Amino acid sequence: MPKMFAQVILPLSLHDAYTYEVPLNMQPAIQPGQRVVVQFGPKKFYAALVVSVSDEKPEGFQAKEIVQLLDESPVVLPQNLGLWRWMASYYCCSLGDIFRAALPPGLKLESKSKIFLTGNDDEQQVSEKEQLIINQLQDISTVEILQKKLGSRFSYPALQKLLNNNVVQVEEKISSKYKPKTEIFVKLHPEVGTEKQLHEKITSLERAKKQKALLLHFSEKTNAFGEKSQKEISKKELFKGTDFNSAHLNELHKKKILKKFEQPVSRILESEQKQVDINLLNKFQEIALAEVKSIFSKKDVALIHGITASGKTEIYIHLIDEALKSGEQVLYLVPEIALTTQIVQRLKNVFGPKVGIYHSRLNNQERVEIWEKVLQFRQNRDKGYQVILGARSSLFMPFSNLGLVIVDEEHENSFKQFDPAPRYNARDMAVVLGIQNKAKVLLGSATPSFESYFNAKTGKYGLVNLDKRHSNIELPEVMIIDLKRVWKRKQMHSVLSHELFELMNTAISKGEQVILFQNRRGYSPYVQCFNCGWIPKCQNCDVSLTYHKYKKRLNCHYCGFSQPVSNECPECGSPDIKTRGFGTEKIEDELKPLFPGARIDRMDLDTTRSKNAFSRIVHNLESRKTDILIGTQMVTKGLDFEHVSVVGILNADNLINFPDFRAHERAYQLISQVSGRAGRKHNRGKVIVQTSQPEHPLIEIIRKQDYQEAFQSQMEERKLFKYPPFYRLIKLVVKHKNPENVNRFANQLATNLRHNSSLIVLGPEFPLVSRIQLWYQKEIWLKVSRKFSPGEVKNFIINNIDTVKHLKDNSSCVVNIDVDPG
Ligand SMILES: Nc1ncnc2c1ncn2[C@@H]1O[C@H](COP(=O)(O)OP(=O)(O)OP(=O)(O)O)[C@@H](O)[C@H]1O
Ligand SMILES: [Zn+2]
Repeated sequence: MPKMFAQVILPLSLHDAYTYEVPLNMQPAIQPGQRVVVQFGPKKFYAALVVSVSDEKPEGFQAKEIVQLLDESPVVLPQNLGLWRWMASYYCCSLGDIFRAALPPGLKLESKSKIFLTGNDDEQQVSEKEQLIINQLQDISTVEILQKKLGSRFSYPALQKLLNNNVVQVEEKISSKYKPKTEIFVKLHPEVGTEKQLHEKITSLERAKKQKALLLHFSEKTNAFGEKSQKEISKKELFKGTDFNSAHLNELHKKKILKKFEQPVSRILESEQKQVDINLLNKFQEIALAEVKSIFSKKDVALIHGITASGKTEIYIHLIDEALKSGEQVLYLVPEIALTTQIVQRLKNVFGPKVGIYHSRLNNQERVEIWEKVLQFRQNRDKGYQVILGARSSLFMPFSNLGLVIVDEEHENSFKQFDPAPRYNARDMAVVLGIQNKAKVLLGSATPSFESYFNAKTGKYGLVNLDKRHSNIELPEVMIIDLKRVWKRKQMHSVLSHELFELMNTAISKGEQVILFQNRRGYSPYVQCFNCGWIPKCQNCDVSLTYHKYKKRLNCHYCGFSQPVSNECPECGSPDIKTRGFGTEKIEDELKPLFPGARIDRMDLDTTRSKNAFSRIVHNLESRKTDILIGTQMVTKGLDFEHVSVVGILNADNLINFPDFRAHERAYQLISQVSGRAGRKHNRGKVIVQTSQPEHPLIEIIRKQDYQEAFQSQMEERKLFKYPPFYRLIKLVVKHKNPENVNRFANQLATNLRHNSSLIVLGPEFPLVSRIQLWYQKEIWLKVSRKFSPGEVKNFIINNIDTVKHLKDNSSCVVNIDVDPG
């Protein structure tokens, strides 16, 4: 047989593809899209992805052999790779960067991956090779160590099988801290598989009365061998209203009659879903839907500009329904996990088990499972997922027949990944994905991003307007409160102007709810010595530390550094150290005495770290267990609550004054969005915007809620100053631990880039925060004409960076490239 070679992508940032030789025994089975284990460097092993196979021998080097084939069939489809290539070119990164972002951690084994037993091994049939691995894994280990211990008896496919069956788990860096919320469940032990065996066990318990009673109670509750028997029951439910306790259950567990096990609670919600009919559209929604469809007959992309609570989601649901009926798959992207909890409910109500949900808070096992169910759709339309609702990484799901892509709240900044590479915007990539797959793309927002709106205005996308709320209620009334005036008259109640305070009181007394928005989490933005002015700063970054009262610590929001609060100033020794400014945590504290009896909740990064925290907070507001919700921008994103009547924006100043060309766009979007949470179903809502600059032109636009004016005024400025959408922005960040190196490198790079007269080069300059995690950084901004293709731009930039890297002492500088920075 002739030799065969495979081009593979490794999860590394270096180059795009590497060539390995395919051993004879793998030749019949190997296909693009499968993963293989390859050796890279003297000792390291990785799961790599095959992109192509050929008999062309690589020139100039001896290709190593592939070690093992991991998958029986492809886990990534050829049509999925088009997006990878496009992204690598547009965002100036390597295919390896995309590989790392695209696959769930459970499909990304490498030598250094930490693995451990989950404890779910007692019921599974395992092969001899799998058993060998289990025997070695009594402690956390790495793939590398396992391989060393087992030598040639080690098998990657066996390890993968154990991962798939959740006997073994890979530790993830990001989510390992957030242990998913689980509950204890009880089922019959697998050895009690028949009714007869159950009877025998019951008889065997003659002397243990309480255990016997518990077993009988269990059998009755779950209808153990009857019709519609329920296999498992939560311990909580089992014990409800009884006097059984854990000791009884533990005994039965030990005797292998009942089996206790833990599982995430969210999974169970799934089986409780009832399916309901799709809502009929109102006449405005009907017209909008017809317009979308008419656009889709001519164009690939449509933008719905529909005010808050106009019912955009209902229109999406109708489109999804049609796509499903014609056998197509649908991707529904949302910017925030908080949103998935509400929308998944609405989708599951109508589409039931066809809907899968995918985001980074799911554990490894769940993510791989969902990945496989999307793949499965290709073979078995009834079993696989046809709709995926998820955050940005669901772009990479292995769709085989994508027909529709929806990007909800398309203006949202969180569609952009900042770090690490690929620094992509999922909204823009959704458009590329759609076009590549001949699927239609629908973007929707009450406050479209100015880029998308520009594309719609200039005819690149179709535009649909929807300007009536479903309930026919007017948009909330927006009142501007001049903080300077209120301060002068001493009419503040903590952070609330008198007007806001009164509105809140009235609302709460009527059983209505209030949302307060503050864009700072923590207790106080900083603490300060009132004697000498000293402010504690992070030792790794040049930012002040944020005070978190609950933990009594000062935290860095950039690197996570944390230290206790000192009682006296290290500079002057004064004990007069006080907090300055307001974060969400402090506001919560200060509101408690102002609204005695009111139930106050908070939604920010700190209160939503655990997996189910979002749904709990959202659910409590939905079921009116919360009167006041305080939150950061998380509360602004498309949440739908029936009884919120008042929204307060505690301080609009820092939104408006943020030094960024997008500040006005963002401030407008944020304030309209959070205002849009009020008065959605019953009566017109009220919004209070507190600011010390009431005369600012943007404030007037916000008061009138005039999107067109906000858009127009910004377009003029952006055209004049060559900003997007007229020019493409690229940010280069040069980093090094030594500021001199950063300066030298950045100056050299900027000088070289300036040789190209068709580029506008700004900087280098230190950004607002010029040191993060001990690394100094300097930025160079490029304004690039749309005439240049992304490929040309990538080559030009990368060549220039390479040239400067080769100069003396420069090789250890790192340069991040951020195309269309957020
Ligand atoms: N045709 C309809 N039939 C029944 N209920 C509807 C209909 N249209 C909208 N609603 C209800 O009105 C509320 C607002 O709709 P939805 O959440 O879809 O608005 P939206 O346009 O997505 O708003 P936002 O931009 O603020 O997220 C929801 O509770 C929804 O169930
Ligand atoms: Zn820091």
